[in-house]
Formats: sequence, structure tokens, C-alpha cells
Amino acid sequence: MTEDTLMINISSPLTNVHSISSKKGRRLSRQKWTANNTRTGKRKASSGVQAGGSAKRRTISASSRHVKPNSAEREKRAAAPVPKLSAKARTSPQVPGESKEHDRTFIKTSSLFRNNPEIPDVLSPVVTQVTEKVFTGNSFQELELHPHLVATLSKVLNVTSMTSVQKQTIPVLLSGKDAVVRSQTGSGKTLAYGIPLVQSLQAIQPKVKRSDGPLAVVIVPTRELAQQSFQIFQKLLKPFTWIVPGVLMGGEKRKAEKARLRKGINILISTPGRLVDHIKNTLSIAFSAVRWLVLDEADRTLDLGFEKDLTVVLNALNTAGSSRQNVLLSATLTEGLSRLASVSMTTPVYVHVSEAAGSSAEAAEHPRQAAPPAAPQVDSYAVPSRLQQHVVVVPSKLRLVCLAAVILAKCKYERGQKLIVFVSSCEAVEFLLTLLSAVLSDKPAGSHKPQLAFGFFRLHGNMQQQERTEVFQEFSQSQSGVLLCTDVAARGLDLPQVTWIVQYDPPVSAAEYVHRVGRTARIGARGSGLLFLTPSETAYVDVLASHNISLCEMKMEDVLSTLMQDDHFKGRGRWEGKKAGSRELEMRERATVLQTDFENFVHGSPESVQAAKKALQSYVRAYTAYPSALKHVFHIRNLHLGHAAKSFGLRDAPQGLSLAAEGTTKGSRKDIKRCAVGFSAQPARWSVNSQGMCGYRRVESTRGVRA
Ligand SMILES: Nc1ncnc2c1ncn2[C@@H]1O[C@H](COP(=O)(O)OP(=O)(O)OP(=O)(O)O)[C@@H](O)[C@H]1O
Repeated sequence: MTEDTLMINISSPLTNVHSISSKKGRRLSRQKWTANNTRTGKRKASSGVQAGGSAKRRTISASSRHVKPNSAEREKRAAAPVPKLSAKARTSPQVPGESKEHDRTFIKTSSLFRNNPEIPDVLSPVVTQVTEKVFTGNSFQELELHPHLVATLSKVLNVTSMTSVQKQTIPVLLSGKDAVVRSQTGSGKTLAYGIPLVQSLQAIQPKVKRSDGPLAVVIVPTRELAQQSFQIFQKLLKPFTWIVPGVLMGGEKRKAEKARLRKGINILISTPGRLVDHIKNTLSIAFSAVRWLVLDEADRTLDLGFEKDLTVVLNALNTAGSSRQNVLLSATLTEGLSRLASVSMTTPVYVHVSEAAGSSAEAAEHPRQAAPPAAPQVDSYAVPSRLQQHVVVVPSKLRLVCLAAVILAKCKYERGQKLIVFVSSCEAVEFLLTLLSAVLSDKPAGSHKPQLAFGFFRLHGNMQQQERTEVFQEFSQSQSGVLLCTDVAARGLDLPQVTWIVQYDPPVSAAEYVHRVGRTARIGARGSGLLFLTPSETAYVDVLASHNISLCEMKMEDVLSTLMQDDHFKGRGRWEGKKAGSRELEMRERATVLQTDFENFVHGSPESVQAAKKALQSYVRAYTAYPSALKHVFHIRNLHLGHAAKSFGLRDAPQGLSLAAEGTTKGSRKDIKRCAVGFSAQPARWSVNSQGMCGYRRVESTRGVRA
């Protein structure tokens, strides 16, 4: 046994893998790599707990990233008494059908709590958070809208008073002007453009006919947002049945879409790629009647590399020649968006709600015309005032158990909590879904069927469209549960009653942070966010602060303390009621038990090991692709591959980890566009140094990279 490893013997009934949802697709994907996977009857874990070992002290040194234990500390540890080990493992009650698995004894879990970098205190700079007032005291009746439209707003959409962005935007758009609209997430931007659009189309005489084709084109970055916007138009158009909305998006059958286009769609909602597809291949698409162009989440549409597609769309619209109103909206205006505004718009009105909120009432009444926003304002993002933002600093090795503890705390020990967990790749979403749902399930007494007290859902770009739609609807309607997803769910989605946003893998920019966290605390509701950072990534807090975003630190120990409520993860209970510090020691032991469960599960079958490796590979690949402006925070050389492997339930850093471009699947490319950068053109060779840290150098090989 190494200095770093000790064995404890934990016996608890272990369960078979189970499915967590009635959905066939999800069940199948889980069963794929879990069919042979049973958890061992004996769990042997190394807790790394020393009898006299108090919690590692935090230091305030922000520069101490990946600090190795100094020699004095190492000596102290070496000298510390090591708990006596049981020579023989206790066996757990045998579950029928698990006898073979029980032969797998003496599995070691190397210490979770040793050799971690020290956790610096997070000193979030003091910033003045930009806030916006969500509601105004003004009702829609004050506007000159069709009475049926006002009635629909209150009866069908259940809205009566205007939000700030609606109060400022609707009159501008009703007057026929172009607008660039920025207001915080969940503030009602969809209706801010939807209401004037419907008001203007219903007033056209003679009445609009299907055969007129598109009168309005609404472009959104994701399929789910396209569906969501389409549904809102369906509701708004209830009294105006002669106006037909329609949606076009990737993943749907082109032939069916062509048929609908032929029949006639008046309000066309589409993702950019699919619209370009139809512009190129569908004869019946004609833009001569278009009067409105709306780019919702316009900065994201550019981010995703759709700039080319947008150029095709704009050219097609411009060639058709009709004059039209242009509207760009986003909670995060960027330079790219302003550039686009100057390309496609004439003297737009800039509606910036946060500016107005902080300035005089008169300014609030009169949005600025034509002048683009001043530079500092562009970088200050407003976030909902009832959003509580937290950050937790967790060493790589402990990430997985901390995530599990957060999920248990919210979903098992509290009621009615709905979480969204953002991770960086499709592979990691799939892997975590299977792992967490298997390991965090309960097995009620007298039953061999594991049960989850809450549902897990997943959403990423590698899923079939039908399943994406089903999951989106299911999670929307669910009262509680956890949605594991990539950034496909970061923008625009209005999922009701989401209470927590967990950013397990940090986002690629402050703007993406704002959009992700904006899936909660919508339209004046409360909500919370938790950002996971490793000790080497704490400078990200300063990056966010430069955009006026302030986070409050949550201590890792507080997160892990949930495990004290869950006797599934009870070790031998050696620390119970003993001297001071015993609670922390027991908590560490429980964390180790949980990690051992994860590792046993992963190493229970070659398929699951493979899935873990694939997920780790995609994580590392995503890590290499943070933009250069964030390399001082997220640099691959700061990533400890062995520690990162632990957070995927792997006992060691895998050999031959391929980071080649060919390993990137179609879906993950879409979801983590950043990951494609640099691999195919200039492959790098990865290596792990004696401390297990990653490094890379450029190589000529086109076959990619190996650790
Ligand atoms: N005037 C209103 N009164 C009450 N609820 C409203 C009002 N306007 C919109 N809402 C509701 O607020 C929620 C958020 O609206 P919406 O999705 O349009 O926000 P958003 O500003 O576009 O957010 P994001 O920036 O995240 O896309 C929706 O559920 C919508 O029905």
C-alpha cells in the first residue's frame, strides 16, 4: 500500500444498474454500457483520513494554484498515525445473482483528500451589480393594440402588466423603427417583439393570406428555442387565425418542411442553418413579402459560426427587395452584434433596459436613437436581482462527489427543486447521466429494484430530434429533477420553476455565464446559481467581476456535508461521537465511500470504462479550447490528468488518451464548437509529467495526439 492509499472496509447492499425513466431511448443508452455492470458487494475505500488529520487549512494566497504539499506538511502526514486496517474484508449481505461480482475484493480508492492543490479563498472584487426593474405598473391596454390581442395576452398568456423591456420596445417597433434590444434574461423579450409583430400583421388590409408567404422571419440559434418561440406565436395568433406561423429547424424532415412552405407560412421561425438549406434548395421559399426580420439571441447566432449563414439569409432578403423592420435582441450585446447591426439596419433605436433603470425616468421613457452604447456598458451584464450567485472551489479529484452532494442536497433532501447542470460535452452528459442515476439511487428494503427519488434528464446536440423535444417537454412539466445538458440549453429556454443552475464545467465567456444562469430567476422569481471552479481556475471570478458579476463563495465542506445525512455512504462510522474534528473526518470518509461507489460502477464493465474515458477525453478537449483571453484561467498545463480522471470515476489517468479531431463526434462539435479549434489544423501531442500534469507540444502528425 502506498503512503497515499489506505483501505477501509465498508459493507452495504449494492445494487444493480437500473433505468430511471420510462423513455425508451434513454433507457437503452444507459443499458448499453451498464448491462454487465453490478456494484460489488464489498466496498473498500481509502479515505485518506488520518486520525489526527484536521482539515487542510485554506490559504489566502490567490497565486497558490496547484500548490504541492511542502516538505514539512509531507513529513507531518507521513508521521501521522494511520488507522488500523482490517486484514479481512467484511462481506455484505449477498444479493442474488451477484456472487461472481463479490469475488472482486480489495479495490483501492486512492485518497481523495491528499495531494490536492490548496484551495485559495475566493476574494470576489466588489462590483456594482447591474440590475433592471422587471415589471412596470403599465398595462398592455395603454398601448394601441387590437382588443383581441390584449384579451389573448391576459387570457391565454396570463400577462397583464408590461415588463420594462416591453414598455420600452413595443412602442418603438409599433412606430416602424429598427431596434437593438438588450435586457436581462427572463425579462420578456419574446413578447417585446412578438406583440408588435402580430399587431402589425393583423392590421394589414386586405387580410394576410397563406399564399403571401413569409411576412416575418424570426431566427433563433437552437431548435428548442425555435419550438418555444413558435408556440408563443401560436398563442398570440389565436384570434387571428388567417396568419399562419411555422417552424423550420435542423433534425426535422426537409420534405415535410418543403410541403409546409409550399402551403404558405406567414411567420417563419427558423434556425439559421436550416433556413439557408431551404433558401438553396426549396423553390417555393420567396421573401418578396417579408416586412420583419428578428434575430433573437443575435450574438449567439454569430458565436456559433452562423455568420456565413446569416449573410446568405440577409442577401436573400435584400435581393427580394422589400423594405423591412429589423430587430436584434439579446441579454448580452457584443461587438459582433453591433457589427451585424451596422450591416443590416438603418438608424436603429437602442433599447438598453439596465441603462434606463440606472438613469432618469425621462431617459427610461425615451430609448436612444442611432447612437450605439458606450463601450463600458457593453461589458456590464445585468442579471436578475433575485438571483443568488455562488461559486465553490473544488479540487479536480473531488468534483464528482461534490456534484453528487449538490444533487442529493437539492433533490433528495429538499422538495420541489429543479436543477440544470451544465457540462461541456455530449459525451460527459451521457456519462454523468448513467453514472449519477445508477449510484445515487436508493434501494428500498425488501426490493431489488433501485429507485431514484427524483428524475434525471439530458439534453445535448447528439440526441435525435424527437428525443430532444420529448425531454424538453418532460423537464418543462416536471416539478423536480436534474437536467444534465450542454450549452444547447443555455440560451433563451424558458423552463418553468428551475431553482438551481449548476455550472459544473465553467462557461467559455461571461456572456455564456449570464445566459446559463439566466435559466433561473426568470420574470422576477428567485433562483440560485453555483459555479464549480478548481483551485487553479479561481481567477475566473475576476473575469466575471470585470463584467460586474459578483459571486458569493460556498465552501466545499458545506457542500459535502450533505453526505452526513445519507447513511448509504456511511463508512465504518469510526469517527462518530469522537473528538473534535470527527465530523469532518467522517464526512471525508463518506465522500470516499461515494467515490468508491462511482469507481466500482465505472470499473464494473469494459463498456463503462470506455464511456468514462470518452467523457474524460471530451472534457480535456473542451479544456484546450477556451478562448485565448481565458487561457490564464483555463490552461491545459494546469490540468492534472490523474485527478481529472478521478472525477470521471476512473482509478488512474488512462493511457493513450486520444485528443484527435477524429474523436470529436458531430454533436459534440456543435455543442462545444470551441473544441474543434486547433485539432485538425495543428494537432498537439499530449504528455503527462511526473506530477501527472498535462502538457502539450505541437506535432506534425495528422493522426492526433496521445497521452
Ligand atoms: N408582461 C409579462 N408579465 C408576466 N410574465 C411575462 C410577461 N412577459 C413575459 N412573461 C413571461 O416571462 C418569461 C420569460 O420571457 P422570455 O422568455 O421572453 O424572456 P427573455 O427576456 O427572452 O429571456 P432570455 O434572455 O433568457 O431569452 C416567460 O415565461 C413569459 O411568458
